[in-house]
Amino acid sequence: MSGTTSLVHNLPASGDSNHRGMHSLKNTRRAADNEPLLRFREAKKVLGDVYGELKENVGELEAVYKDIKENDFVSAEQRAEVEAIRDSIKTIMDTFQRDNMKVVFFGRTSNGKSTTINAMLHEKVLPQGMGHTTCCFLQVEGSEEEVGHLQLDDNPQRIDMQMLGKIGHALSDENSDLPAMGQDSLLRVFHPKQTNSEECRLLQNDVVILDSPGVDLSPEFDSWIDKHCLDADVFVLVSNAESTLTQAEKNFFLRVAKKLSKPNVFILNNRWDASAAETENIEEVKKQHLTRFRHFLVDELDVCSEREVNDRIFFVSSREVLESRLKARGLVQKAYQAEGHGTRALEFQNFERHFEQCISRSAIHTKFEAHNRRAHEMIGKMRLNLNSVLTSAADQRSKLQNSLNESTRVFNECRVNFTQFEQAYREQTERLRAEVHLKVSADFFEEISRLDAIIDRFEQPFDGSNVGIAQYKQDLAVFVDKCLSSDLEARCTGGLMSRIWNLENDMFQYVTKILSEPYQNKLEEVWRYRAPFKFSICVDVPALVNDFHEDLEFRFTFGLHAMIRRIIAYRSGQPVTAINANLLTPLALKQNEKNVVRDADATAAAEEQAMMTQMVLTSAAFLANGSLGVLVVGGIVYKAVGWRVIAVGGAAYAGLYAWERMRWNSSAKEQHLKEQFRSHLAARMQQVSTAHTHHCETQAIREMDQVFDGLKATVGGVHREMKNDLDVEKTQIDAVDSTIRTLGTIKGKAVFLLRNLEQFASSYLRSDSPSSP
Ligand SMILES: Nc1nc2c(ncn2[C@@H]2O[C@H](COP(=O)(O)OP(=O)(O)OP(=O)(O)O)[C@@H](O)[C@H]2O)c(=O)[nH]1
Repeated sequence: MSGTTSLVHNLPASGDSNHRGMHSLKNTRRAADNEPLLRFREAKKVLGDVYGELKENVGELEAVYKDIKENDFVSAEQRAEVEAIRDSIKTIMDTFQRDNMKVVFFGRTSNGKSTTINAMLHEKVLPQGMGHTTCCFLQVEGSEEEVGHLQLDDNPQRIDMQMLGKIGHALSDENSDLPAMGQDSLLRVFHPKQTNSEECRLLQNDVVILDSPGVDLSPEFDSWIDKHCLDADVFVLVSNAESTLTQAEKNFFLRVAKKLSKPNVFILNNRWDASAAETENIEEVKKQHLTRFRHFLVDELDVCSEREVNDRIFFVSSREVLESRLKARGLVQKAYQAEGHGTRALEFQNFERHFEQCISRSAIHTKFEAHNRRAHEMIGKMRLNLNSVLTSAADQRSKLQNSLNESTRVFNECRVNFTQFEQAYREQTERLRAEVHLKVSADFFEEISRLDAIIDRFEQPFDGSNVGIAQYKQDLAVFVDKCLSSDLEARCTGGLMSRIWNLENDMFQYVTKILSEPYQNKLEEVWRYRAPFKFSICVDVPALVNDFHEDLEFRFTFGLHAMIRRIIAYRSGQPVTAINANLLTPLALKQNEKNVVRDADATAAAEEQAMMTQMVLTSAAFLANGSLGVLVVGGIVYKAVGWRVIAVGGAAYAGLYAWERMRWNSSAKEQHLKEQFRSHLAARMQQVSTAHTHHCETQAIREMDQVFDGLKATVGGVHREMKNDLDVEKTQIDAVDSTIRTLGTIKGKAVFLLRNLEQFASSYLRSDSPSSP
């Protein structure tokens, strides 16, 4: 016995994990098999741990469901079901703590019920004595505290243990002033468990003992049974061996048997010490009792079989056992013992052994079978719930994955398409550049050829003075510049605008196509407010004619000066009007001081002109001064062509001179000026035509680049958005994956719990489990 207490204490705390509980319980299994009461605690602990794990598991599931967004793949019903399971577990765990083994003692008054209980507790806990002593139901249960106390059933107020004699004792003089208690009322006696004392093991192992008033006193069995007996595991009928079963006692058990199916009933033939005085017929008396009790248990109550009944009827003397146990503890000096007390003591111990086996097995079955079944049901529900959520989560995941795949495909396609578009764009712009080059240069040269007509349109009175000519030239330059610029703008823009617009439109259409539906609007916004392209052309005629020097003096076409000018113009690639009138003085330097850049060119040009002039004049002087040479040349020519040809040539030369000189008036000067101006400008324009064309190409390319950059920026923004969307989708998939993993873990735990429940059932609930007799 001494090992029992230590084993009870060695049981793991109820908060330990189930596996540890199982493990440690395996260690105590052998001891527990011999200690039926310990087995109840062990079963309670194991099942309690399973419930604890189940509670944790359901809590985890609830937390997972809470983290999942509303209306996602967990329905409101599924959430509500998990909450309901959680509440059920809490309720069961609360009742679980109160689960115990309950034995109810019945019998006529003074048969020794209280004495038997005290004997089993090894202590005089309940009042006992001659006559009617127990006036209400007294329930003895273990208390963790060192000092015991009393409590009325419906009142949590603690009452001093000393009052037990007054409240529970029917004969007490002092309970007349206490609140009137009906016979079916309950007084709970919380007796210290005395965990260091092995005698108190009934209370230490959650056995609750209920003492009742004598059945002969009250006919209100139904209310007794309803109030106090429905959760009883074992009934002990304490009978008086000196008499036989009364009808009242029988009636009570018949009612119990009606209300509870197959109650466990023990019959104690108490006061068997009286048989010590009866030496004769004692065996017959015993036989008679046995026959009647057997008949009552097997036939009338039908609560046990013929085989079992021998372990249900005992002939004992509770008084002897109590007193011997009190003496053993040193609480009394002398114990009452009649002859044959040893046999009765053994019989009492035999009763206790069978009682303990019976109450433990019965309590485990009645209390824990239902809990086990309920846990099974709840795990089943939870698994169904979880499986359906897992299926929905898997569907959701596959939807998200498909969507991600599609989005990734669209994204990659968009990127590839845009790269291709960029290449195509580069090719197109090169083509456009060539087209612009062709068109603009053609237009420019055409415009040069139309310079005549433009200049002819300039109708301003011509003033032949120096100031008048300067003003005339300036106005003419401004006029021509205006006409040229607007003509060229109109020609170039008109010819290329539709081409550029079509190209831009194609670009827009293409990019619109490579973007998916929701992003197309963004492009629309960029495109909508785009102004149409227009070439901005500035010929800047005033600058081109800056070095224009009109030559309005009469100059014979075949005169030496004119010839030199033409030669210089030809040699230097300058318009003849850019050659200074005074060939030996580089005036251009002085006239154009503002324009520093042009000064450098002008200096070089003027110096070259001066050098060329010097060279030609030197040659002419050499010819003129060298009379010998002239004579030689004249002689050769005279010899070769004759004097008539020389005379005709001289006459023609003089005629031409006279004709030109006659036509030299103001109108001729204006025409001459315009012609010189045109010729100068045409030459200059040809020089700048490449720069001009290049400028227009740059404009067109810049326009295209602007459109392209706008599209690129928009598509870049769209790509960023798409990438963000992909990231969001990936995060969602990760979240669903994590939820699926967690749900999988919870499901695994649930399966593990089911296995524990099966193990529990096979260990404790099956008829062939070790505790079963
Ligand atoms: N000789 C003898 N006397 C006993 C035995 N058991 C109990 N008594 C005595 O019987 C008297 C009544 O015992 P209780 O234990 O109070 O009887 P009870 O059935 O509890 O009576 P109520 O409380 O009135 O219902 C006491 O004086 C006991 O000492 C026994 O086995 N032998």
